Amino acid sequence: SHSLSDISVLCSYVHLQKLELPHNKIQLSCVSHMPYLVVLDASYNEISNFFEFQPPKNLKEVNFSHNRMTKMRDLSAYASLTKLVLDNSFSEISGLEQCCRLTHLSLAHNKISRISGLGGLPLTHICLKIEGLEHLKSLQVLDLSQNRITSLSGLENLHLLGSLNLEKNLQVSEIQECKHIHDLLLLRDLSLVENPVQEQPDYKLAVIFLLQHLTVLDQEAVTVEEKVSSVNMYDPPMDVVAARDHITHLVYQLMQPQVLYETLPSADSPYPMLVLTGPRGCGKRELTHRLCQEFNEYFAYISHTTRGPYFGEENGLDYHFVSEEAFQSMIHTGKFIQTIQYGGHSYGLTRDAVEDVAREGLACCVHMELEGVFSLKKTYFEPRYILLIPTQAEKYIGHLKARGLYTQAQMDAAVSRIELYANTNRQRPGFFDNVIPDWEDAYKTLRQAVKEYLLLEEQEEGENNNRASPDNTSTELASIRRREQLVREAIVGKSPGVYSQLFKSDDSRASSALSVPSSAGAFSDLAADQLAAAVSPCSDRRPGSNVKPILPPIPTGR
Ligand SMILES: Nc1ncnc2c1ncn2[C@@H]1O[C@H](COP(=O)(O)OP(=O)(O)OP(=O)(O)O)[C@@H](O)[C@H]1O
Repeated sequence: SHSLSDISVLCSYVHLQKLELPHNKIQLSCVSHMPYLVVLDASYNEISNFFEFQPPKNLKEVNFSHNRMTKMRDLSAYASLTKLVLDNSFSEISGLEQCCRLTHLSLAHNKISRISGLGGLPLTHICLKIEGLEHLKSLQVLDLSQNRITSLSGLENLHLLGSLNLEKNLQVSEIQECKHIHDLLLLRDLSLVENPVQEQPDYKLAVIFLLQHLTVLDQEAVTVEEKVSSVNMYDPPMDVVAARDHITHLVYQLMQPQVLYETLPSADSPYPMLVLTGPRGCGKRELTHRLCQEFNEYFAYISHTTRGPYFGEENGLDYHFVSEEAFQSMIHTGKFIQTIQYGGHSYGLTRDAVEDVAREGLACCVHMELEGVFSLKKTYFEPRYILLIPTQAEKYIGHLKARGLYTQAQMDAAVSRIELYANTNRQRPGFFDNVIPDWEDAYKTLRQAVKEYLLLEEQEEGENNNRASPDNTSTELASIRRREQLVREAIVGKSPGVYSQLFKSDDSRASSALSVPSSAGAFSDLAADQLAAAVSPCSDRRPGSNVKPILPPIPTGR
């Protein structure tokens, strides 16, 4: 950096192997006298003639960046080159065909419109414009900074690419461009600094989400928190969706004047519910209604929706059909326990609707999508969850078509969610209390499971019930009878405290989700003394009697 212009004195240094003269104003004719030169750095000079010296036999690395070169020439005589930095004003790249050892080529800051003759080179690092790169399959580092790149198309097949520099292109403006490099699984380092795309809302999280293997973005390490936030923003897991739904309704509810519900129990005295879940159109709606009709002394159903009624559906019977505005206003006034958006409509279960059913001395029976189940599991309700899952895709699709209610997209969406349900069942033992595959005979199986829940089998079969086996001693039989009687009283006796025992979760439930219906014994597992306490006149289990606040008390001084 001494603004040298005459270096002819070096002509006598014939054994020089390394010449570094950046930031001067030199010409390079003296290099012709250096046959052993290996490294030449002549960057930031004002050289306009390109490789106009006798080729040193072993010249490997040449840096000509930031000179005044505009035109390439044939470099066959420089076949030993391995690294060549040509960040200049070239518009066309050619003449490198014979540089068969060239692995690093930098062509940033150029105005290149055409590249030819690179196909046969062993390049692993390159910096240039995108066109013509498709065949450079061994590229690992690509520096395309300060060009005029508008699209990343053309990079799709560079599967070994680990680093991509697109700084200061001023043209890349769409996050969607990242889809062209989405499949480059080795890409770890991407720089889009000073591109308009950085102005897009949530740019960083969006890019991190699209390119989840990135470790460095715009020269900054991608943190674990950013990775988690990006997934939570663009593809939140069910747990996160449910937690958000739950928080929303809890906060809105807490903002309202608090209502002491007459019958709904509290956090330590959960209210019984039966929830049928499964992908859309698996028949859970019809099954729910059939159950509520047959077991009308036990169950009632009610949910809200913003979708219009199907043919034959009645307001207040099939759903409470409400407008989107009314639904939103109900959310904001803390009415809901849980809600979901599904197929462009909103669905939700309100506290008042459950309270209405509870006041009748009945248990709620609802059907819902998996998101609803996750959300409900965050509340203090403790339903029995029954999963209805189609096992044969063709049959299921045929069934959806036969309904005539759904568009192709809706059917595809429903089919694609079968796996979601199956996975949840596989990966979370005990998440569902029963699993009923397919809908043929589903009602029979469901009815059987519900009867077992309600102990109706015993009522019908009298002495022959399977729990009171001939082997039981008279004391055991008396105990079983007493417990069963207590449960029956609890169900029909409008005694909400007892609801806490009915359907109460216990460890035995965990195993049943793994197999097709097997909930026999759910009631028999209840401890007699628990039940006795629940219905005993002197045990004060009425709602509100020992209600604990949902949130812990705020310590003094805060
Ligand atoms: N409160 C709720 N929370 C979560 N999901 C719900 C709720 N109410 C209804 N759903 C579910 O929303 C989906 C769409 O309901 P809709 O009544 O439009 O369904 P459908 O097309 O008749 O299908 P299905 O026969 O499975 O109910 C169904 O899977 C239904 O179970």
